[in-house]
Amino acid sequence: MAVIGAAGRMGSEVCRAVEAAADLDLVGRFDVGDELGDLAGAEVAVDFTVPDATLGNVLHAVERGVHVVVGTTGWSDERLDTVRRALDERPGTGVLIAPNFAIGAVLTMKFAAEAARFYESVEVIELHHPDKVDAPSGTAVRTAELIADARRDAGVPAGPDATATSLAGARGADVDGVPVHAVRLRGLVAHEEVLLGSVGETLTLRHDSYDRVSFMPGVLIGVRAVGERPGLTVGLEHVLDL
Ligand SMILES: NC(=O)C1=CN([C@@H]2O[C@H](COP(=O)(O)OP(=O)(O)OC[C@H]3O[C@@H](n4cnc5c(N)ncnc54)[C@H](OP(=O)(O)O)[C@@H]3O)[C@@H](O)[C@H]2O)C=CC1
Ligand SMILES: O=C(O)C1=N[C@H](C(=O)O)C[C@H](O)C1
Repeated sequence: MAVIGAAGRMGSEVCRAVEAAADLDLVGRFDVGDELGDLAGAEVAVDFTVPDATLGNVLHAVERGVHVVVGTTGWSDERLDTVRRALDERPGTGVLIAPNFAIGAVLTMKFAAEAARFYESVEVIELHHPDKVDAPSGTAVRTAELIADARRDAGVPAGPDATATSLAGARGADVDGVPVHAVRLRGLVAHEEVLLGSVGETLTLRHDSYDRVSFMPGVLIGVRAVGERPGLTVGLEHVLDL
C-alpha cells in the first residue's frame, strides 16, 4: 500500500490505520513534490490530496496497473470520464472514488435519497473545519445529486420558495435544484444535515464525524475491495452493497 498526500490530515490518519492493520503493508508515503515513480511497488495507492492534483495521481497509478482508492473531492463528470478511458487501457485495474468513507455519511446519503420523494422541501447543510479548501463539500454535492435524482424519478416538483429578493449566497448554492449551504467553523471536523419538510412535519438527518478515525473503516474496506473491482467505482455504497 502507498499513501499519496501522506503528510496531510487524512493521509497521516490513513498511514496510521494501515500500519495498525495486520493484513496490510505500508510501503510508500508520498506528498507534494515527491516523485511517485513506481509507487514503491505498491499494489494499491490511496489518494487524499487536493482537487488539482488527484486526477494526475490517479492516471499515474492506473498507467502502472496500481489500483487506487481516492478520497479527494472535486471530481467532475469530465474528469471521471478521463479515468474511465485510462482504465479501458488497463483492464483488471480498479479505481474507487468516494466523497465520504464514513459509514454514517454513506448511510445518510442513502436515507436522504429514500426520503426525498416524500417531502415538498429539501435542503442540505454541510459544516466543516475552516481549513477545508472546497465548498460545498463533495459529500454535500453528492447528497444533493442523489436527492435530485430520486425526486426527478418520482416526479416531485421543485421545493416551494417565495424568496423574491436576497443577498447573494443567502439561499446557498443550487446543486441540481437542491439548495446546499456551507458552514466553516473552528472546532468542527465534518458534518452534514439534510432537512426535509412538508406541511406539519420535518425530518432531519444528521451525520457527524468528530474525528478523522471515523473515515478509516471505510478506507480500509475500499483498499481491500478495490483489486476485486476492475474499472471505476464511484461511491463506497457500491462496495457496501447498499
Ligand atoms: N472521502 C472522504 O472520506 C474524505 C475526503 N476528504 C478530502 O480529502 C482531501 C484531503 O483532505 P485533508 O487531508 O483534510 O487535506 P490536507 O490539506 O490536510 O492534505 C492534503 C495533502 O496533500 C498534499 N498534496 C498537495 N498536492 C499534492 C500532490 N500533487 N501530490 C502529493 N501530495 C499533495 C498536501 O501538501 P501541502 O499541504 O504541502 O500542499 C497535503 O499534505 C480533500 O479533498 C478533502 O475534501 C477529507 C476527509 C474525508
Ligand atoms: O475536507 C474534509 O474535511 C472533508 N471532505 C470530504 C467532502 O468534501 O465531502 C468528506 C468529509 O466531509 C470531510
